[in-house]
Amino acid sequence: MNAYLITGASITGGEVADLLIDNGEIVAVGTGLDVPDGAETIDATGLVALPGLVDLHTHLREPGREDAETVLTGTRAAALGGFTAVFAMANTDPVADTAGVVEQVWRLGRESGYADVYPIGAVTVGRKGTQLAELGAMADSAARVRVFSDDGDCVWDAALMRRALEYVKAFDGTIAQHAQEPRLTQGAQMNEGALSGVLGLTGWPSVAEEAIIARDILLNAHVGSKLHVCHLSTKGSVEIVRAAKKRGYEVTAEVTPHHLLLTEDLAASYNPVFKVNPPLRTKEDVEAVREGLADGTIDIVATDHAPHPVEDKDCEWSAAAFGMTGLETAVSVVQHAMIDTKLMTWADVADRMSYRPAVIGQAGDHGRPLEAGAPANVVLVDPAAERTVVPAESASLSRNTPFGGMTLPGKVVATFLRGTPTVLDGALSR
Ligand SMILES: NC(=O)N[C@@H](CC(=O)O)C(=O)O
Ligand SMILES: [Zn+2]
Ligand SMILES: [Zn+2]
Repeated sequence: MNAYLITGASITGGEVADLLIDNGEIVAVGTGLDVPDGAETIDATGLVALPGLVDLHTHLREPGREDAETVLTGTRAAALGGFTAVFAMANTDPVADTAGVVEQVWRLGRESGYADVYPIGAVTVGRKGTQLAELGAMADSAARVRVFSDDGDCVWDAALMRRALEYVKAFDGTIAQHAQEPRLTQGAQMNEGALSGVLGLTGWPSVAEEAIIARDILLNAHVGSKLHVCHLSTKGSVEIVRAAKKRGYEVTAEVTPHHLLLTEDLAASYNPVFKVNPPLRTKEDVEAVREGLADGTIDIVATDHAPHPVEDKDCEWSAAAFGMTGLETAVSVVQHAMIDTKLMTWADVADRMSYRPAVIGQAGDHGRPLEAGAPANVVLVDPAAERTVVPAESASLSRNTPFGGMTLPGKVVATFLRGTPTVLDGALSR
């Protein structure tokens, strides 16, 4: 394995130093380092070095929809986005609701070599919301599942949600909830408000998200387990989580890059690339989720990378699938929405996109500060670069990025997974 000397990088946005990587580990951080013969030097002047990013919410689509994404293509997109670990959602076909399926996804991840893949197990059999899946068997499997979610659908039955929260306590698991009260969102197509009325699209009201979040926080307080809220999107949700944390309730929450930047008016284009669950909300909501992420109410950024093939998006709005890709643009969108606006620093980005998601997901050796002795999961970002997003250039098999044509700041220059470069000079290294 090659040694790499990364020179002159700003470590997590702070001091400028060199980083020596050898044998899969960070050997030293500092200046005037003792460099082994044959080490390759990477000039990182002007670049920010961050711990490898961890995405707690990715859809890899394998098994079942390999036309949209595979573990290999999805982890390539992840590496290009600066991620060294991704959590793969369970809404595959077959659903990841057994030890067999989660082990298959886990093994495919090991074979990909581009990022570590942590399978998420379904909460209920077939994600149908009626009967608990074999959570214990998935936890005990080689995939060692610790996060469970019916994402794509809400575990709406309060009794079942309670039992799931109770069950995972035995192995310190977490239930990640897609907060959407189905009775309030039947046929919903976009955010409910004045605009949905004008456009004639059925509305998805904020209360459908907020009611489930409030209910689940209370349920979780009652049983003393671990609850994580997926893709929180409204001002009211931020206020509920903020108030809950203040009162000592255990809950963690995520926001997606798209909800940090985009608003519902994009639906006026009727371009299904902007159709997503939960829907794009208002400017007020965007401001609130930014504030919530900055003050720590929202713990992490997670992409909810949701690839869909052309035929599921190239149709009229109401027939199109919900979801947008996000792995390759996440850092740029976060820089644009949070750093260039001075709401957060790069150290905060390391916290929200690496340290904290690794803790919530129990992702072993990921999310460790860039220090001697840590595994060499490192990403180099050029904050001064600009890039125009070209959907056709995506490493993902799907093209449904909502950022196509946008010019965004920041570029991932290199990604190292346990000392091996997965990305160099902004391109896949192999
Ligand atoms: N976010 C989406 O709009 N879609 C996701 C499911 C989900 O995250 O709820 C998908 O699997 O396509
Ligand atoms: Zn979801
Ligand atoms: Zn999702």
